[in-house]
Amino acid sequence: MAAQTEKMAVPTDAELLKAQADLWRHTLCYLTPMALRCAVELGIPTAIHGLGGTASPTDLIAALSLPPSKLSFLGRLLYQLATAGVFDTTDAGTTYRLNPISYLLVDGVHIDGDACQTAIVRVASSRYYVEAAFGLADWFRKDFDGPVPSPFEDLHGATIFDDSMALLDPEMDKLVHEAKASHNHMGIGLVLRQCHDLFQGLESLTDLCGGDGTTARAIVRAYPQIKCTVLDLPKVIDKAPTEGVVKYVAGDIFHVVPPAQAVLLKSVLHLWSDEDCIKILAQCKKAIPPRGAGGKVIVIDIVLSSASGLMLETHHLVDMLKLVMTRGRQRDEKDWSDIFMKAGFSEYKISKKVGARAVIEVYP
Ligand SMILES: C[S@@+](CC[C@H](N)C(=O)[O-])C[C@H]1O[C@@H](n2cnc3c(N)ncnc32)[C@H](O)[C@@H]1O
Repeated sequence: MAAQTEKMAVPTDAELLKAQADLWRHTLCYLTPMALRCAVELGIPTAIHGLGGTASPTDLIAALSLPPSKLSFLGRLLYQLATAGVFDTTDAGTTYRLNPISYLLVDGVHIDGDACQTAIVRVASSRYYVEAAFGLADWFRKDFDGPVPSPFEDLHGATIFDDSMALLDPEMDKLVHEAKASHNHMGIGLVLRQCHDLFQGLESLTDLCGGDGTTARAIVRAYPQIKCTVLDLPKVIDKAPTEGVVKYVAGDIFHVVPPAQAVLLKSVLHLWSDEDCIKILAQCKKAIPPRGAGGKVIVIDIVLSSASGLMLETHHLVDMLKLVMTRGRQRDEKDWSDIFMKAGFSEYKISKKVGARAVIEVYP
């Protein structure tokens, strides 16, 4: 039976006024990342840190050698960022203080190593990313023969992390890898502190798409008995440190998964389509022993719908980023369950939520 269509009643004046203000906010909120990018490019968080953690716009004009004529403009930029939660402010904009968000934007900030996240801000607000999102409507209208490229791939003819990215713009490719490394770095220390049982008793582990080995080295520092192998693309492994603690293997996840008791897929599967994830997971299953011998795959990724409020908004913004940039996606629990079962696994458990991400243990 056809659903009954209910005509929406004309909004009340109060609703219209609120809707208009909400629409302004939704339309203009792209200016927040632009203001954030400006703050990073000017080095504002680092300057506030250098000034003892609190600074006035006048202090910053002097510290950053900006023209004094920009004082009131800088005050407005800082106030907007404080309103968005990036800085704390006192006395209605007289001074600005670093908070946990802006602390992560201080050059050289050290939390278990270099924790600075400015590369992520620069990449996500870069012209390449913004232009790809700008053409979304054109992309939706376009029909493609065969696999659908992401809006980024369609517009720029390059795939993120692929060699084509370096051909498009070597500086941008370098920045993407820096952003990935800072993302990688921030994740594992927290996982190690929050999930005590996850790596307990493991003898060997393969970190698939493990980049330059930051995660693997942190795991071995915490659990020296684990023999860790990192697999990534040759161009990434070629630049990995040769410290002798971790074994590095260059290869393609679709063809090789170095055998180990457990395989880690941290922030990897969201880059790939369901079909590709099933292929990758099936390769992982071949590389691990049965569950009785401790075999498992550890997936660290977002589980959609597992959050509310601002975290839910974050989850869906990250999903939009995946839509614009990659052929991958974020998944809800049912999506995860489907790909695990199709790849031949028998059971999984969501062991812990660590910030925006969840730790999922998947058993053969
Ligand atoms: C989003 S990063 C994830 C890195 C890391 N696991 C982390 O937690 O941040 C994706 C990684 O996958 C690697 N990669 C992409 N395609 C690959 C492939 N076909 N085979 C192996 N590694 C690949 C990239 O070089 C990059 O290091």
